[in-house]
Amino acid sequence: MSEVLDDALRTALTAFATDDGAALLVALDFDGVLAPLVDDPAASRMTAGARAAVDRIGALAAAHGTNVRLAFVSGRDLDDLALLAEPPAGAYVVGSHGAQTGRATPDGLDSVPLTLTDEQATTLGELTAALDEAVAGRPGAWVQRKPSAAVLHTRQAGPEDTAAAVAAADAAATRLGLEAMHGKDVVETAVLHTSKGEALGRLRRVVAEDLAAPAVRVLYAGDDTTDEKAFAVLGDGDVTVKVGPGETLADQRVTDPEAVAALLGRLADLIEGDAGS
Ligand SMILES: O=P(O)(O)OC[C@H]1O[C@H](O[C@H]2O[C@H](CO)[C@@H](O)[C@H](O)[C@H]2O)[C@H](O)[C@@H](O)[C@@H]1O
Repeated sequence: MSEVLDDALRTALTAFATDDGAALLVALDFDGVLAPLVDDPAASRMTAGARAAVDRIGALAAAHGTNVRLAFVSGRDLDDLALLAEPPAGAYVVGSHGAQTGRATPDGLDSVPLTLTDEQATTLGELTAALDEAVAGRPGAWVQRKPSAAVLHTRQAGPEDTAAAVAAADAAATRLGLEAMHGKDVVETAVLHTSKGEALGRLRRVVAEDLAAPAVRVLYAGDDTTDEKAFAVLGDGDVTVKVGPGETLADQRVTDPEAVAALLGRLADLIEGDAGS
């Protein structure tokens, strides 16, 4: 499978895996990266290749004395993400673009409760009502409810209904003083300020403390516009991977979840000391 990785990416992975005392944080988006995009978010599943590769990195992270950590960083609700991603014990799990955090244990997810202020809860109610109104009578458009956000989905809607619903979602966000994030056939608006970039910054600090490491290098793979905020905070020594087409701040690119699986497999080989191609 290694031919799906270009020379620049293979070189970047070799440098990333260099055993120099730094900790390695492998942080992965879910939808479009480990799991192909599908019409029904509840039906989303990792590819078999991605599952095997994630479990391999998870096993490396769980091994005694390892300097590796695994994280899932997604826009999904935390419980939804944990249900679908089935994170190996020890993996960090970040949902709602950073608003929700947890860590997988052998007994399930150990998570930090998310609470909204009364004002935020009221705003979320108004936002959700506006989106419900926006999709009424527009076949294929629907509203996903999350603990701190509401999401307009338009993957199955026609172009005119999509345009009208998106315009209404943008107008609602503006009226409520919120930021509408435009992703792949979604407009997501949260009542808490957060981003995957902030989440990765926090994770880097947590991993440094956890492993008492002098430095933490981060590999992050993402496919959507919200992942650009993660790419933006990464720098020297880190590896940024855009999955699929489109403009990006990432330094590397792969085509799809199968290529992500190949990437993770190659990384596991390098960490295990088997650098043969
Ligand atoms: O950060 P991610 O893990 O990429 O999550 C971003 C959004 O993912 C989900 O929507 C996307 O995947 C769906 C299932 O494949 C697809 O139907 C939708 O069009 C995609 O945008 C999820 O439903 C959203 O809540 C996440 O924010």
